[in-house]
Amino acid sequence: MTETFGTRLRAAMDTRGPLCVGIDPHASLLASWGLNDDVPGLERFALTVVEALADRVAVLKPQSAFFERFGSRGVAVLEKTVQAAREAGALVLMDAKRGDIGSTMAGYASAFLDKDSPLFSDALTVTPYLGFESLRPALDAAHVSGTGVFVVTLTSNPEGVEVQRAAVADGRTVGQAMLEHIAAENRGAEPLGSVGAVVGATLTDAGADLAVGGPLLAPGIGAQGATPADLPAVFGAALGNVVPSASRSVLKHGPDVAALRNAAVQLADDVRIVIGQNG
Ligand SMILES: O=C(O)c1cc(=O)[nH]c(=O)n1[C@@H]1O[C@H](COP(=O)(O)O)[C@@H](O)[C@H]1O
Repeated sequence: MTETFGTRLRAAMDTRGPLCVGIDPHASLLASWGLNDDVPGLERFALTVVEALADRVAVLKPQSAFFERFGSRGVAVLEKTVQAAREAGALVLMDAKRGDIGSTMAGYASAFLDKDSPLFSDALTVTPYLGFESLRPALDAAHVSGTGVFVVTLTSNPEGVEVQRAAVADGRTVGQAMLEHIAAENRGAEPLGSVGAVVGATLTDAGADLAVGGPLLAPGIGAQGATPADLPAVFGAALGNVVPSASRSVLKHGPDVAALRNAAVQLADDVRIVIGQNG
């Protein structure tokens, strides 16, 4: 039987520490690395991050937008990046934040979660705001291929509250309702479910029940102002399932491979200490 994403992620978190580093090739970062804002610059950037980090961090999260902006040649670099990162031992979380009506969602699911796709990744970020059930084709595809789905739930940006903290008919917040759907998907999965929630590390108080039985991706560390020390207050008893995520604050240390490694190792150590003290 195919090992589940949750099982693979739990093992990676336990052996490597639970850090995710985003591969976000912003034009400003390419410039600060001394690279041109073009396809060769993109490729050099992404493959350098893979070389530096794929054998030591649990998760690498390429941000699809920064590859798509170069068109088909950028997407070809994304394919190469995903494959190189997986071969080097990282779990790849494709950050494409897909969400559509079910029949189209099936297309996204086959693009990212079907073993035969050139963009096959270990997991995909999805948005549930066309209704949680619209995600069913992705949830089903993940189940078949042993991959994961991270449902964007309580985001790190301040504007997110407008939608995510609004109340549904029975008085729960939209975010809480999504978390309960996620928990239902993960019921009975050990040691960790394969359906994650994205919950920003920048929220001072999640204001919701985070016991979803799956991983909690926590972006917002570094450039958006959160630190590992903020995690216990946001995640409480769910801290052991948190995968903190940082992009710019690590990437700015490139292009030097050793400096990138040091930055990621330092952050992973800080996370491990906080989780060890509070987990
Ligand atoms: O799904 C995400 O990864 C995500 C969700 C969220 O709530 N906030 C958030 O910042 N992200 C992503 O996490 C990365 C944050 O990058 P830095 O702010 O540079 O660390 C970006 O790729 C965002 O798209």
